[in-house]
Amino acid sequence: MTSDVLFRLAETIRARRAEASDRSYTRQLLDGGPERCAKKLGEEAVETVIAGVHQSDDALRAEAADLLYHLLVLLEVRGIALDDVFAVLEGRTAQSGLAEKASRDAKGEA
Ligand SMILES: N=c1c2ncn([C@@H]3O[C@H](COP(=O)(O)OP(=O)(O)OP(=O)(O)O)[C@@H](O)[C@H]3O)c2ncn1[C@@H]1O[C@H](COP(=O)(O)O)[C@@H](O)[C@H]1O
Repeated sequence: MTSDVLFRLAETIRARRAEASDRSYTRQLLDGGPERCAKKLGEEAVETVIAGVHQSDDALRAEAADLLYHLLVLLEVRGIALDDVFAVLEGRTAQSGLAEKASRDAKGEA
């Protein structure tokens, strides 16, 4: 169910490209380009961090949902398929988090 919801939401977000901007918040975000979408994602990330430390479980769930929505909007505006992100995650499952970190450090990645 979990990734199914994400894929359906990603499809809805893509379909909103054809929607009138006065009827769709998603379309308004997409019209703002990567900068606007990334700014909203950053705001939602901060709100999620605050909820994670200081707020209730329900608040954290709600902020996490906002964060996922805004991540999907940013991926859409950049033309990156959710499938490709899952493929990156899937590729990491063969190694431990520490091994994955070591390979990034060796490549000089963040
Ligand atoms: N899942 C979401 C979703 N999660 C969060 N949000 C919106 O993200 C915003 C969260 O940002 P804030 O808390 O800063 O709220 P805000 O002050 O209203 O936002 P801004 O005016 O600053 O942009 C809110 O406006 C939420 O309504 C979402 N908006 C839409 N969706 C999904 O996207 C679909 C398409 O939405 P529309 O494009 O509006 O039809 C909907 O059916 C939903 O399924």
